[in-house]
Amino acid sequence: MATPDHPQPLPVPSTQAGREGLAALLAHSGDAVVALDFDGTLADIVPDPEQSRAHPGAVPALSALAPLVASVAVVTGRPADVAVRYGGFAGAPGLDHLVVLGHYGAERWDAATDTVRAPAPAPGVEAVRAELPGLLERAGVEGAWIEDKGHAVAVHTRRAADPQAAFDALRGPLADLADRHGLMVEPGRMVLELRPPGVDKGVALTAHVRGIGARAVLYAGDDLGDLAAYGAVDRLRAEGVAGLLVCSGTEVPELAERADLVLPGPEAVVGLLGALAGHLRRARELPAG
Ligand SMILES: O=P(O)(O)OC[C@H]1O[C@H](O[C@H]2O[C@H](CO)[C@@H](O)[C@H](O)[C@H]2O)[C@H](O)[C@@H](O)[C@@H]1O
Repeated sequence: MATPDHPQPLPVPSTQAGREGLAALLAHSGDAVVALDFDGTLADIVPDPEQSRAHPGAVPALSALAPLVASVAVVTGRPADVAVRYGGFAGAPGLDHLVVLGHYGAERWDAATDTVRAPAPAPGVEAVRAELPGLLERAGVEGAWIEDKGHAVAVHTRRAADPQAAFDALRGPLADLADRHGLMVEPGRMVLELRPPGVDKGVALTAHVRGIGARAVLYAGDDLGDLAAYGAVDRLRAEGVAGLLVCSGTEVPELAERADLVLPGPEAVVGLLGALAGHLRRARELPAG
């Protein structure tokens, strides 16, 4: 059992860059950013996106870690206020400087002010919202479900009889629809999202890490939308910022293959956060020398 004197052991990354990233994070924690995706990383995947909630250990682990690093950020495709609500982040002790970068970085929520900074709505979203029900009816895909995200619209196929077949059947028509209205399609785990282009998790993470002047960054994700953040960490490494890429689960091989550390899912991600907090706290309490 983990105790303050004997924290949970840290997993060993499978790559040299990842081992260096973890070592730098531990050595320079006061200059480190820990950034995590929400669905599939801090929250288990569930059939109904409205029922998604952070793993019960997520807020306690984040609260323990946040005071020991420069910044903890959640980088998500969700609207920022939805991630804050489903995560239970507002007012959590220790999370008074948490940042949630929502809509792939187009929005930003700051715990310090409990406010969201959001862009003006993209005109194409309104047109897509109006045309989508007719398109789904004509496509004859049973079980596809529309999630209206305000600044974007997502079509989920997880609850269709054959989720992958429904996803494949809708991909082309949704790409055409997005194209006609100046939007892009963001594919994910049984979801096709039509959203404004111009920002992604990589752009958002890079700006956050540079804004803080961090020397190390850990990024954890589970889905295709996290590839941009992985690319950003690769580029930051080339600039001298140490990086650790964590993948939650193996459902998306494109991500798992690029990770330095693959964990089975949100429970293990929360375990990693708790273990990091335990090791950092213990290092601070030990006498120097
Ligand atoms: O960037 P994320 O925080 O991972 O958000 C990406 C999308 O997550 C949500 O969908 C996913 O989770 C659902 C709930 O577990 C699941 O039912 C769905 O199949 C997954 O794709 C969310 O609904 C989307 O809006 C996000 O873009």
